[in-house]
Amino acid sequence: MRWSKVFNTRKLAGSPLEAAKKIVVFGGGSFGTAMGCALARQKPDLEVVLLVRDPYLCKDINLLHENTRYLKGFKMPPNVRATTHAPEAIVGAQYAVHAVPVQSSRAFLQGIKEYLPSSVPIICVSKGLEVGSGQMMSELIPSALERKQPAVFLSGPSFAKEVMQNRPTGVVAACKDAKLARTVQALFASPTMRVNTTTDVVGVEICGALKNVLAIAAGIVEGMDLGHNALAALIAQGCSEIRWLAEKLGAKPTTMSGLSGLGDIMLTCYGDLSRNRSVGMRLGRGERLEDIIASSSQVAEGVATAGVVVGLARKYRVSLPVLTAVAQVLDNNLTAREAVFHIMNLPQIEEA
Ligand SMILES: NC(=O)C1=CN([C@@H]2O[C@H](COP(=O)(O)OP(=O)(O)OC[C@H]3O[C@@H](n4cnc5c(N)ncnc54)[C@H](O)[C@@H]3O)[C@@H](O)[C@H]2O)C=CC1
Ligand SMILES: O=C(CO)COP(=O)(O)O
Repeated sequence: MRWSKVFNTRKLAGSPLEAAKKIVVFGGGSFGTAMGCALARQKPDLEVVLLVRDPYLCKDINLLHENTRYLKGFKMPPNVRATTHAPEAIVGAQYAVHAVPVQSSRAFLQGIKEYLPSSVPIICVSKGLEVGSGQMMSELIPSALERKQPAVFLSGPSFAKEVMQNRPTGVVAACKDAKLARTVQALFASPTMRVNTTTDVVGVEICGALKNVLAIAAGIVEGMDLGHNALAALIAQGCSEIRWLAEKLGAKPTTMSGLSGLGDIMLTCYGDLSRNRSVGMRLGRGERLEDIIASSSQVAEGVATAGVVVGLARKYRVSLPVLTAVAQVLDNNLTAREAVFHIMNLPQIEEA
């Protein structure tokens, strides 16, 4: 029995986890912490170092073994520690997990590039598009570091809290270099974490970025209490829009129906733990975006990505009514109610 119709016959020469001694995690937020702990649980003598900004949080992690700001109440394995000092965090690390929000990633990477050897693979878990450049993380990383750096993009339906609780989770590791993707697969794979591989970096990245925008739309429909029919129709339309744009960018159809596509769309659009969905729900109930952002301590990447999608729709001449309506609601150009009315009254279509 296997999960795929293809056999993965290529084996790695050694075990990357056995060979690894130290892994640095950029960003001690909820997902960086959860993925760092997932690695640390696998190998008690692996050193996992979270590079954080806040000295108080750093102290809590080291003294209490708990991320008191982002994952309160969860004990971290003893082999996870934190530091605010980049050179000390990075020195000797064989891999770097990048979990800094997309809009802060360029400045962050520019700040640490002198300490990060160009041979250390970055395993990027951040999902979104950079405002201004419109870049995906696979473009932003070499652009910020001003050099080539091996990088793998790990995405899929994976709420930080459930990873922290060691609940079964499936993700996909995307890299043009199939061997490096398999290395990351072997690093994270465990009895509670399945990791597929793919070389479709663009597909995985665009699905991961756009599902956040769609989750805001799903939240708006929930917040307005429009019903199950409306929610299902909206998500199906959103899936088509993501497919239309992803196809233009050269993504593979298998990616869209896989973990980073449909899998993450379902999780984020229906799951109560989604920050993007919860931003949408509050907008749908009539709250102002400024108030929602001011009262949340965690990033909802879809808010910034929505504006970038409008530019992409224009650039690739593809009509994305649901995804671009989210940007208009966020920009206060449309109320949620007007957006729904507008979308429902677009011309009737033949499915494509
Ligand atoms: N939380 C989740 O369930 C998942 C999150 N992701 C993605 O992971 C990325 C990070 O998300 P979370 O950890 O959830 O965010 P978070 O809001 O919980 O934490 C963000 C972390 O980044 C740090 N940070 C922000 N700006 C920084 C800067 N300029 N320099 C250094 N550190 C900075 C913050 O201090 C914080 O520690 C996002 O792109 C998100 O979409 C992906 C899968 C699941
Ligand atoms: O990407 C995620 C789960 O895969 C997390 O989604 P939110 O950022 O909306 O919480």
